Amino acid sequence: MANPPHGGILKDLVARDAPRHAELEAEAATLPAILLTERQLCDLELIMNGGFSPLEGFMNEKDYDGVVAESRLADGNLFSMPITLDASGETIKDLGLKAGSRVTLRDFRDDRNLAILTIDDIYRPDKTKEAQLVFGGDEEHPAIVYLNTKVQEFYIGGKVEAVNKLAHYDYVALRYTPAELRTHFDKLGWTRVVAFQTRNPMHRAHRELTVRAARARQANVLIHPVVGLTKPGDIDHFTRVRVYQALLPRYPNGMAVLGLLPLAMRMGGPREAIWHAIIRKNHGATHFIVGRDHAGPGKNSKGVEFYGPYDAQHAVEKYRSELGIEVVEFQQVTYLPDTDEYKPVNEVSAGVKTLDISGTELRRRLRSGAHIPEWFSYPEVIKVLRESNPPRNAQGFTVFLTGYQNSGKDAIARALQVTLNQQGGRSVSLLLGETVRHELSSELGFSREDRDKNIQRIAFVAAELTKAGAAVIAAPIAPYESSRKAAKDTISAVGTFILVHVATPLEYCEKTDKRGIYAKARRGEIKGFTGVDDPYEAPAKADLVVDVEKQSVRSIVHEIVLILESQGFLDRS
Ligand SMILES: Nc1ncnc2c1ncn2[C@@H]1O[C@H](COP(=O)(O)OS(=O)(=O)O)[C@@H](OP(=O)(O)O)[C@H]1O
Repeated sequence: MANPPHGGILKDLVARDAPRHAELEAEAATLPAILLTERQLCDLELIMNGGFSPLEGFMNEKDYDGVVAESRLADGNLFSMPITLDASGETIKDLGLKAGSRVTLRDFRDDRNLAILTIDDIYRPDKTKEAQLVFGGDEEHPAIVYLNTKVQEFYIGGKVEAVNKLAHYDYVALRYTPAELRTHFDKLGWTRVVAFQTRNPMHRAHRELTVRAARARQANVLIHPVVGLTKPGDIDHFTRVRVYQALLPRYPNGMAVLGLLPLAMRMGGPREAIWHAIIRKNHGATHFIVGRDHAGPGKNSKGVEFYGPYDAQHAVEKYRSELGIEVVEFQQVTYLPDTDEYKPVNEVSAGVKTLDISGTELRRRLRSGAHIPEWFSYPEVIKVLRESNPPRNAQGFTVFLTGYQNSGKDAIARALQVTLNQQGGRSVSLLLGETVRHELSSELGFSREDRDKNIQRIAFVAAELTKAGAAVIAAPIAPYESSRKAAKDTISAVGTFILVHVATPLEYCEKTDKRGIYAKARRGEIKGFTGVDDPYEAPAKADLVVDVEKQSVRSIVHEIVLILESQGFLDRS
């Protein structure tokens, strides 16, 4: 028998009775609807399938107040994280929502009706109090940033009746509801299960830690990674799940099971650890591993840790007797090269040499293609990570040239294209101002707004190509600093952005203009022409500044190539 759920009853809110389901489906179509955000969707999924038992909906004010103040629901049950449905005053007014009314909760991704919520109450939360008591109050904490920037001013409390399950298209077979996992454990004959929470790839240290925990408690292992929302900047769950799948055969046969948890983490350290333990209890686990800095967001911009390294362990310790799942506390596990073994740091004798590779160092080695030793991770795990993090010479980049019309940027762009084609190894895409205007922006003019839109489109296309590993050369005039900055942000999110200011003086551009465009602009036949009667803001900070009056196109291209080379983009594999 798996562990009893929190509060005694595993909630399962999906209407299985066919006539009742049909009724709810029909009613959902007639009610006002709230489109759920990504986080609300994750929360709803775990409310509906019992992962958040004893919750049966989003918290009303009484439950919320108790949870914020002392991690307790109104009925006295321990619950450490507020699970709330936020909405703006405008939405509430437009939809006519009030206590007693029913509202449909809809999936924004496919417009499917997921549940009907009967409103208990609509209340205005004290966000400062929530930030302070639940997350510790540091304004840089990601959950507090979310609370202050994304969460609307009202919370809607009430129970839900589930109409449809959320549709998933990835790793469907590995997504177990609490009931499914319990059945699975029963089938395997597992009675003692130690769950391991993670939002990171797993390496040898994690395998050692989980096996040690299983050995100590005579239990089996549930690898239970979060695939909902984790900390911004984390490795995407697609890669991580492939890593877990690669790692699984490294466990003794039959010892471990992999199940994915669609949780939206808050990175709430101590509060989150208690919540995680409750969720795992609901999934049938009897034991739960809480390690160093469990679910902590690391450090703030001043280098101060949001939580102490063992705060989460102390928090779960405090509720040990009523949690109903045994928390297995672990110190960091480290490698001892002299004996080729892993041990928790508190068991390592003084003077014994230890080795570790930090997450930052691992990312650096993945980026540069540097060696990652087998004591740290298994070759099959590293292979998965390398596939998702190709070395520089297989990554895409964008060279963005900006300057006056006829500044030479087009000639440089074309010559760079030819040079990169000669080098080979990637497809090269050329986005000349003229081509883009013709192919993507033919309806746009040259107002500031239209120019911004044009650059935004270039940035979108360049980012998509860069992400796919191409070399992109864009060469619009791009006269405004703000739109170049926006382009940089869009592209840098997925790859490298190199800004080249082609700073050929306007007089030279005009003097050498064989097409007579400047002359036309001077005569007033073209209005709002950059450099004539429209401004060009020189970039405050370019990676390279060049001038075709003083330099040949060939030497400029060589300078760009040297930048690319210095960053490893042109290395031969
Ligand atoms: N008012 C005005 N201002 C600037 N440029 C003008 C204008 N009207 C037309 N053109 C011709 O449009 C081409 C430049 O477009 P861009 O897309 O590079 O400009 S922007 O970045 O959106 O500001 C560029 O064309 P090519 O010289 O063929 O590249 C300009 O000659």
